Amino acid sequence: MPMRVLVYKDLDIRRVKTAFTKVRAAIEAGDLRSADVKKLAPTPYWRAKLDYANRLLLQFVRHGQETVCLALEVIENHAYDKSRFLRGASIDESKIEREPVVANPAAPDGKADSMLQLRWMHPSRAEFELLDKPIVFDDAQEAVRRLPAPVVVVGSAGSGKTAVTLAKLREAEGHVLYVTQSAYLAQSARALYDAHGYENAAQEVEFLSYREFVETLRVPAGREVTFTAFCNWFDRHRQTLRSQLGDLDAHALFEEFRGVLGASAQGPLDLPAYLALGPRQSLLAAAEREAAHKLFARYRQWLQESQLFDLNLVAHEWQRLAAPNYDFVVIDEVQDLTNVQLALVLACLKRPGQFLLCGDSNQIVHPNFFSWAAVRTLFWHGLAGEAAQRQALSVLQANFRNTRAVTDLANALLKIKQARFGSIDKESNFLVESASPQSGQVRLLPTHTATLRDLDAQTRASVQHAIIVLRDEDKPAAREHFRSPLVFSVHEAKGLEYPHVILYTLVSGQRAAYAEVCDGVAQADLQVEQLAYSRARDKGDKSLELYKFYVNALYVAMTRAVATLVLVESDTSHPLLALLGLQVAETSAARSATPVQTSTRDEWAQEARKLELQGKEEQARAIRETFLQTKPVPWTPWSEVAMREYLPRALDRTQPSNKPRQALLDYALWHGQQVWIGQLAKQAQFAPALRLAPGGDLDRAVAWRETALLRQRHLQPYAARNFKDLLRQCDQYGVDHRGPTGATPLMMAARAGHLALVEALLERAANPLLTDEFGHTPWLAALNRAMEDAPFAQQSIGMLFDRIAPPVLDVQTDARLVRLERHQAEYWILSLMLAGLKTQCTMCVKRPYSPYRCADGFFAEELGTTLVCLPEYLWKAQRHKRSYLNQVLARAEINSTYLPARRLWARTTNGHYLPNPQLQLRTHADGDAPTWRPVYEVLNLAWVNDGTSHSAPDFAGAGWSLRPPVAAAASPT
Ligand SMILES: Nc1ncnc2c1ncn2[C@@H]1O[C@H](COP(=O)(O)OP(=O)(O)OP(=O)(O)O)[C@@H](O)[C@H]1O
Repeated sequence: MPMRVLVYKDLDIRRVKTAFTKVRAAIEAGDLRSADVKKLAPTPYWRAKLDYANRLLLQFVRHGQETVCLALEVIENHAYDKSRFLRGASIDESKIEREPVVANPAAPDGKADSMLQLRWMHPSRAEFELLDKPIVFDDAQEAVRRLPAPVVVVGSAGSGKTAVTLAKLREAEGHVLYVTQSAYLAQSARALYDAHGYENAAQEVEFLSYREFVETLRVPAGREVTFTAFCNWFDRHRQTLRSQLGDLDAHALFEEFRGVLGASAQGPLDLPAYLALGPRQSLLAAAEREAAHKLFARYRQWLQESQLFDLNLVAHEWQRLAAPNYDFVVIDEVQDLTNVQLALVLACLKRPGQFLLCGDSNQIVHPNFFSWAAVRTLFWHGLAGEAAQRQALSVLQANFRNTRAVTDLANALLKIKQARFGSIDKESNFLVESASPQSGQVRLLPTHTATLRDLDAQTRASVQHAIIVLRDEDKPAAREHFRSPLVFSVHEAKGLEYPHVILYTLVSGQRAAYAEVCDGVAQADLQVEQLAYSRARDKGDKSLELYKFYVNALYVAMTRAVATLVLVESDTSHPLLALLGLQVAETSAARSATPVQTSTRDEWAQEARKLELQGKEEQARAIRETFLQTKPVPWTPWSEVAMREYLPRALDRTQPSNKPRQALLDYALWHGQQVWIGQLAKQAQFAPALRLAPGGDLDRAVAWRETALLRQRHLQPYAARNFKDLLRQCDQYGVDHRGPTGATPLMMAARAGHLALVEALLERAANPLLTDEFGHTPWLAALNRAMEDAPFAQQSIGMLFDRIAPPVLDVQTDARLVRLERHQAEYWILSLMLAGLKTQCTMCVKRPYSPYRCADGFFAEELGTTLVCLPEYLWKAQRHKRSYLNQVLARAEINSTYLPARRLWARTTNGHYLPNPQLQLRTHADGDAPTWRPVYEVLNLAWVNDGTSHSAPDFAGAGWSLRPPVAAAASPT
C-alpha cells in the first residue's frame, strides 16, 4: 500500500541524497522490501538500507487509519552507537541483516493500535518538527516559524504556541533565552526542547522562570511575597481599606499594586502620574487613587520590614544590572508579565528586536492591565524604524487540544464578551478553530441530589476528572458533594488540563456578576463567524475591567476540559447559560453519561507529583491523604542524629549492649567513614571493629572487603531481578520511604544501577530530587559509586542519566544564579565534586587514588578517570585529554578572569580543587519551596570530616583541605 513519508526537519541527507530519494520513493510506493526495511528490536525504530554502509532510521506512526513513515536520521557507516535516537541501544547489525523484511509495519504483531498517533496532519506538508512527539505545523504555525525576529504570536490555549516557539528557538544562534512566569512551564518547555536527545551546537540555551531570570542578575534578599502573605497584610488593614477603597478585594488590590502602580518600565508611579492615568488603566476611580497610593507606600515599607521582595519592584531596581547577554529571547505567556518585567528581559538583548513574544490575553484571570498595545509601545522604543515596521502580530487560531464541543462553547463565550464589552484590543479579537478529530461533549446539569451523587461516583476515584469552582472560598461547598481531591479554583486550574471537567455552580454562584456579563446581549449578536473589531460604546465604562475576571475565569475554566465538560448549576435558567446554548440534560442517561472510572494507585501518585511540581500543594496533599495513605517504617533508618545518640553508648566500654556499636560500625562502612571504626576498636574494643582496625589503625585491605560485603548485602534487594516485594513495601510505607540505610528506594536502585527498578519507582512517582543527609540525590548516589567503580560508570551512568539526572544544576555564587547545563563540562565536574566529597578521603573503599592525595581536593586525573567511562553522547572523546579538564577547572575557579565568571570551586594547592565555600545550592526539601543553602551545609562537611579525616595525617598539614573550609582563604575577592 502506498504510504506517506514525512521527513524530519533536521534530517541531513546531503551525503546520501540519491539513495535517500530512491528509498523514499520505494516506501511511498509501499515497497518496503526494496528499501530493505527492518525492525531494530527492541527499540521502537526501524531502518532502511541506503547503500552498503549507510542506513536511514525510521519510525512508523498512525494518523487515523493510515500508517505514516517518519524519516528521522541518517546513520552513517553502520554507527548505530552514534545515533541520536537510539541513545546507545546495542544493535547487532549482523542479526538485523538476517531478519526478514516486513511488508506492513502495522501488521506483523497486530499492534497498530499501540503505534504513536499523529493528532493532526497537513494535507500536503511533508516535513515534521519533533518535540516530545512529531508535529506537522499548520500554515499559520509554519508562517510564524519563517518570520524574522521580532515576532509576536497571539494564540489561545492549545493553539500550539509553545510548539512553534520552541521550533523557532531551536533555529536561533548564540546565547538564547526562554523565559516565562511559571517555573513548571519553563521546565516542561525545556523537556520538550531536549526531547529525543535534541542538541544544537550553534546555541547555548537557557530555560528560566522569570524569578530565575532575575536571579541570574542578582538573587534578591529575603523571600518573594506570596499572595497569601499579601492577604494577611491586607486583612490587617481591612478597616482602613474598607473606609477608603470600598469592598475592593485582595486580588484586585494586589493587581493594582503589581499591574498598575509598580508596572511601568520607568519605575513605580508617583502620585501625579497615577492620578493622570486614563479610566481603563486603573481599577480605581480618581478619588480612590490617592488612598491607594498611600497604601502602596505602606506596602513597600512592609516588604522591607518583613524581608520580602516583590519581583515587580525588583525588576525596576535590577535595570542597572541588565547587560547585553542574549542573542535571542523568547517570552512565553507574556500576558503574565508586567511592562517593567518585560523591559528588564529585553534590556538583556545584544541587539534590540531579537525576540519572540507569545501569549493569550483571554487567559488573564485576575484583574490585569496587560494589553498588546502596551507591549508594542514598550518595544517600539527599542527598535529601529525598519524592525518596528515589521512588527506585525501573528495569530494562531487553531486549537489542537480541546474537542469541538468544548471549543464551540468557548467561542460562544468570546462572542458574548465581544458583544457586551467590545474588543479588548485588535490582537485578541478572534475565535478559535478546533483541529480535533473528536466531537466531545458539553452538558448542563442541575444541582439535584441524585445528579450530584452520580457525578461524585463517576469522578471520585479518577485522575481524569477535575472539579473547578470560581474562587478558593467556593471549594468547601463543592467538597460537600465531591470527594475527589481534584477540586480547584479557576486561579489554580490555569495551565492545567483534564480529559473531563465539571464546573460547579460557577455561574449560579455569582448570578448578578454573570448577568452583567451578558447584559444586553441577544442571540442575534452571536450569529457571527468572525469577531469584528469594535471598541466599547462608552470609553469611560469600566465594566470590562470589573467583569473581566468573571468572563475570563469562565473561559479558562471551560478550556481546561480536553474532551468533555459538565456545568452543574443551581440556576439552570440563568440568561448566560441560555446564551451559551446550554440546556439541561434531563434524562438519567445523560446524567450518568460518563462511566465510573477508577485510577490506579500509580496514576494517583503521578498526579500528586505533577501537581506538586506545579505548586498545587493542597490537591497533592489531598491525593496523598485519600489514595496514597502510608504507614511509618517499623525500623530506625540510619542517620547522623541516630549515630550521635549512639556514639557515647557505643564507645563506652562499660555499656553492655553491642547494638549501637554494630549500627555505628555498619553506618561507618556504608558511608566510608573510617574514624568511627578506629574509635570502636580503640575505645570500645568492639571485636568486629578490631578485626578491621587492630590497635585502632585501619587495615585497609580488610576494610575494603568488609565494606564491599556490607554494601552488597544492603543493595542486594535493589539489584534483584524480582522486585515485587520492594514495590509492595513502597505501597505500605510510601514510594520515598527511608530504608534501613536512610536512603530512599530510588537512591538505592540508582546506586545498584537497576534500570528496571528505577523506572518502576519513577512510574510510581518517586521523587528524584530528595537527598540523603550528605546532600546526595539518587543521581549523586549513582555518581558516587561511579567514582569508585569504573565498570559501573561505563554500564550504568548513561542510562541512569536519561532517567534521573537533573537537566540543570543551579548554584549561586556572588549573589547570582549560575545555571549549569548538562552539556557543559562544569555540570559534570561540579556533580562529581558533590557526589564525591563524602568519600574523597575514605579509606574503607578501594579507589583509584590514595586518600592522602585526594585530601587537598579533586584533580583532573581523578575526575577524568570517571568521565572517560561515560558514553560518547555525554562526554565527547575530545574531552578525554587531561589538559581539557585542567582548563575547565582553571576557568571556573574563584579567581579566574574567564567570562562568564562562574566561580564554582577554589584551588587548594596546585591542581587541586574543592567547591567554593561561598557557593549555595538550590535544595528541594520535602514539600517545601526550593531554598538556597551553603554547599558545605548541604554536603554535611562537618560530619564528613568527623567521620573521615582524623586518621589521615596529611589533612591537617594541607593549608586548605577537607578540614572545615576556611572562608577567608577562599574568598572570591
Ligand atoms: N500542528 C500540530 N499538530 C498536532 N498537534 C499539535 C500541533 N501544534 C501543537 N500541537 C499539540 O497541541 C498541544 C498544545 O500545544 P502547545 O502546548 O504548543 O499550545 P499552547 O498554545 O502553548 O497552549 P497553552 O497556552 O495552553 O500552553 C500540544 O500537545 C502540542 O504537541
